[in-house]
Amino acid sequence: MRVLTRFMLSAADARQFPAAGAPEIAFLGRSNVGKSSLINAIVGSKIAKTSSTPGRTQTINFFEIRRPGKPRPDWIFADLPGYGYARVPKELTAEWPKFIDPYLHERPTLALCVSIVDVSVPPQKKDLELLNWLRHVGRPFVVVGTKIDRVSGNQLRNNLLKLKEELLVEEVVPFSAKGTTGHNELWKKIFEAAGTDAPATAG
Ligand SMILES: Nc1nc2c(ncn2[C@@H]2O[C@H](COP(=O)(O)OP(=O)(O)OP(=O)(O)O)[C@@H](O)[C@H]2O)c(=O)[nH]1
Ligand SMILES: [Mg+2]
Repeated sequence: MRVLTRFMLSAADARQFPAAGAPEIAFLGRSNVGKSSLINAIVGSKIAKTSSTPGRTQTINFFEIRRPGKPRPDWIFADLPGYGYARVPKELTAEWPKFIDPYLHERPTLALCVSIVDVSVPPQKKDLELLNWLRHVGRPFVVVGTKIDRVSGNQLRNNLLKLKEELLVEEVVPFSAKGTTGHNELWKKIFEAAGTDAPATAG
C-alpha cells in the first residue's frame, strides 16, 4: 500500500514520547529479528534504520504514516528496540524493561502490538516471554513470522506450526521483508485494530 511517512522523533525515555495522536502500532521482537526491515517493507521506503548488527535500534522511533489524500496521519508506527541480545552494553539491557514497560502500560493510543518472530529459527523462549508480557499488560497483539524467504515448503509449514504451538497463538502471519508475502495481511490487521475507515487494498 502506498503511504506517506514522516519521522517524528527517537525517544530514550518515557518523557520524550510524542503526544498521543493517531492510533499507534508498535513493532516488537528480539534484536535483529527484522522489526525495522518489516516496517520499511510495508511502508515501501527506508524510514527505519536496519542493520545486520543486532541492537541497532536502541530508542523507540516514532513515525507518522498517512495515506495519500488524507489530511491527517492515519497511524503512528513505533519501532521498538530489540531485546534479549547479550552483546549490547549491560546497562542498556537493564534499561529496557524500565523503558518499554511504561510505553506498553501507559500509551493511551496503542492499538496493536506487532510481535515479530523469525520463522527460520526454532521458537525462542524470549518470544514467549514477550507475548506473555503483552498478555499480562492486556495489549492486543498479532504475531508475524518474518524471513520466510529463508525456508521452503514443508520446513516453513512445520516451523509455523511449532511457533503456534509454543507461543500459544492461533495465528502466525507469514511474512518476508524481501518479498511481498504477508504485507497485505499485516495491513489488514492494522486497519482492523486501529479502526481505520477503509479496507487495505493491494498495491
Ligand atoms: N532474508 C531476510 N532477511 C531479513 C528479513 N527481514 C530482515 N532481514 C535481515 O535481518 C537483519 C536485521 O534486520 P533489522 O530490520 O535491522 O532487524 P531489527 O529487528 O530492527 O534489529 P534491531 O533494531 O537491532 O533490534 C538485516 O540483516 C536484514 O537484512 C527478511 O524478511 N528476510
Ligand atoms: Mg531495528
